[in-house]
Order: sequence, then C-alpha cells, then structure tokens
Amino acid sequence: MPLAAEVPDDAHEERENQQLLLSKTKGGPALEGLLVGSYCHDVLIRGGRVVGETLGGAAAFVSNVLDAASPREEEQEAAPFVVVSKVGHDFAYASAPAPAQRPSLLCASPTTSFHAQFSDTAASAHAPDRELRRVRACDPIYPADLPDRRFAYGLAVGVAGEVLPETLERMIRLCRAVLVDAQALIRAFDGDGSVGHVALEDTPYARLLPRVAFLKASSEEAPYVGVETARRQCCVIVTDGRDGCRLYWDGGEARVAPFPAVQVDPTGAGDSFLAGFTAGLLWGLSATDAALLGNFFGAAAVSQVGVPTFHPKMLQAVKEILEEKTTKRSSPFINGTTFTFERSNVHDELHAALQEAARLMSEQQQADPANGNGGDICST
Ligand SMILES: Nc1ncnc2c1ncn2[C@@H]1O[C@H](COP(=O)(O)OP(=O)(O)OP(=O)(O)O)[C@@H](O)[C@H]1O
Ligand SMILES: O[C@H]1[C@H](O)[C@@H](O)[C@H](O)[C@@H](O)[C@H]1O
Repeated sequence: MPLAAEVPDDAHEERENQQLLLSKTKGGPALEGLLVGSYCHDVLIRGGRVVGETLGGAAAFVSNVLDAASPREEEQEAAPFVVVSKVGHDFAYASAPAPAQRPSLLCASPTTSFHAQFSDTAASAHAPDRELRRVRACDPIYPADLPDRRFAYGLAVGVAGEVLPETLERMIRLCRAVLVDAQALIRAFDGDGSVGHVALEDTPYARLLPRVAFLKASSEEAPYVGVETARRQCCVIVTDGRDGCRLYWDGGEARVAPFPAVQVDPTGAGDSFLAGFTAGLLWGLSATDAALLGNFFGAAAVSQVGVPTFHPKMLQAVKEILEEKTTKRSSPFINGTTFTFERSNVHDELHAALQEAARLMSEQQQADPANGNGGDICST
C-alpha cells in the first residue's frame, strides 16, 4: 500500500518537498501541521426549537484537541500547527479560543452556517442522530490561500465543500502525510442545503487517494467511500459512535474499543476523533494505538455541547500516560518513512490508563456542570 512517504514517480516537486522537509525536521522536534477547513456557525434545533448555538466546523474541534493533546516542547506556547479557514464579517466566535489563536481569512461572503435538526425520538444506536442543512456557505479555500512552506502533516477537514480538489492536491505537495476527513470530500448539498453524499469514486478527489495517508469516515459515510477499494490506497478508519472504530489497511484490519461517555451532543465527535488520532501518531503511536486516543477524544466531545472544554487535571493525566507509554516524542511515523498500523504491546495498558482518565473526566464534569455541559441535546 502506498504510504505517506511514497510519491508517484513523476512527482518531482513533491519528492523535493519531502527531502526539504526531512532535512528541516531531522533532529528538530517541531512537527508543524497544516489544518485546512473553515469554522462555522452551528444552530442546534430540536422539536422545532433552537436548543443551542455554537461555534462549529471541524477546524474548531480539531484545533481544540490538537492544542490539548499534541506533543510540544516546554517553551512552545501553542501547539505547532497552522489553520487555514474562511469566515465572513458576521463570524460570531472570533474571540473563542481556537479562532482567536489562529484567526481565519475574512471574506465578503457570510460565515458557513449549519442547522442541525435533532430527532425528537431517541435515536437507535446506528441511525443518523441529526439532519444537517447548510444554510450559508463561505468561500472555498483555494491553493493560493495555503502558506508556501512545508509541513510535517496536513489535515483536510472541510465541512461544506470548501476544500477544493486542487487545494487538497496542494496540501499533498506541501505536507509529508495528509489525513482527510471523508466529509470534506463526499458531501453534496441539495436546493435547500440538506446534506447528502456522493460516491467518492465519482469525485475528482478519488485520484488523490493513493497520496493520502489516512482517510476517516463515519459509519454513515463509509458506504460512499467504498472501504474495500479505498483501503488498497490508504489506511481507512471508520468511526462507529459508541462502538469505537475500525481501521482497514491493505493486508489487515483492527477494531479499537471505545470509552464510556454520557452523550449530550454528538456534534464534533468525528472531528475530535481525527485530532486525537493525529496527536497519537505525533506521540509516536502505531495507527491502531493512536485510534485509542481518537476514541478517547471522540467520547470527550459527545459529553459536552459544542467545542468541549477539557479539565487541566484530565489533560495532565493524559499527557503523563502518553509520556509513559510512548518511547519517542517526535513521531517516526509522521516524520519517518513508514507508518505502523498494528496494535503494539502497550495497546491494552494504554486503553486501561485512558479509561481511568475518562473516568476522571466524567467525575469532574458531574461535579462541575458549568464545565461546558449545557444540557442534553440529543435524547428525549
Ligand atoms: N456515545 C458515544 N460514546 C463513546 N464514544 C463515542 C460516542 N459517540 C462517539 N464516540 C467516539 O467518537 C468517535 C466518532 O464518533 P462518530 O462515529 O459518531 O463520528 P461522526 O458521526 O463523524 O460524528 P460527528 O459527525 O457528530 O462529528 C467514535 O469512533 C467514538 O470513538
Ligand atoms: O460543527 C459541525 C462539525 O464540524 C461536524 O463534524 C460537521 O459534520 C458539521 O457540518 C459541522 O457543522
């Protein structure tokens, strides 16, 4: 299977970029990331009533987790990644932590906005928990909007079709390994903005798949991705809500167990999963082990409304676990030549230790309801 380090023979520029990147990151700890996707406004509706208005967009959830969990040097104030996002002048969350830290490009068009209609009846385990409608769309992100330098990794995390095929291609050229959320590639919007899906193979993104390292899809999106075809080109991760996730690569697959959570709002679970997974790779974990960190942050996301707030003690506990269970801080899997997919012999210990941290998190949340838990959005 093509790995992140493999490039098509004719991609001279790409090979050159990777050489440059290697020489830049060798011995240097900073594995800088490039996150591409726009912040948005989320309006949560239930029974015809607005029950929440929050900052949304995968960029917001992903930044939040990367800031919390990716390895960084003592002297680094912020986690080393850049966000390329677009919003309009109506953007309501410019002072929220993620957008304030890494501001968006301002456009004349309005900020992307979604209405999420939650079902009035308790959702079954695998039914879609909400219907999404894109009510406003900001401008797409063009290749020229990306910084003209190399990155250790890239995350393509569009929510409204803003990551154009040519933008993803540019990311692939700039970044050593690119991780993609399928929702950035396969969403289609009908006349009233209702979100549907198209088959990945029918999109211009399909030809880029062999140059992508990881493709994450929810179980609802997986049929449109075509897991059996896609896994021959990159590692595919299918998340499955409270059941955790599965990884599929060419020649193997693994199920990764979830963490318990009391779900109050499923929004951003997939985004937080992808960011936790990326942080795990940056800590030097194999893909299957890194997915534990994905599941951990996915569970954390559903237990709060909107972009979650993490308790410092919980984050400290997670950091100590990662320091103890990982051997290298600068990941050979993102920084080096190949990824490792299989679970390692620390997998079960890591799961047990994170389970403890998850317990700490839910205790803290119960003790401090002001800690981001604005009420149950998704169940009766
Ligand atoms: N109820 C839950 N309990 C525990 N973990 C959960 C729950 N829901 C989600 N997760 C975690 O989050 C991950 C992503 O969730 P899910 O598969 O629902 O993503 P998604 O449908 O893309 O979410 P969204 O579109 O809301 O961001 C799961 O793989 C799991 O690890
Ligand atoms: O904020 C949310 C979140 O980023 C979801 O992952 C995405 O599916 C929605 O479109 C968005 O509004």
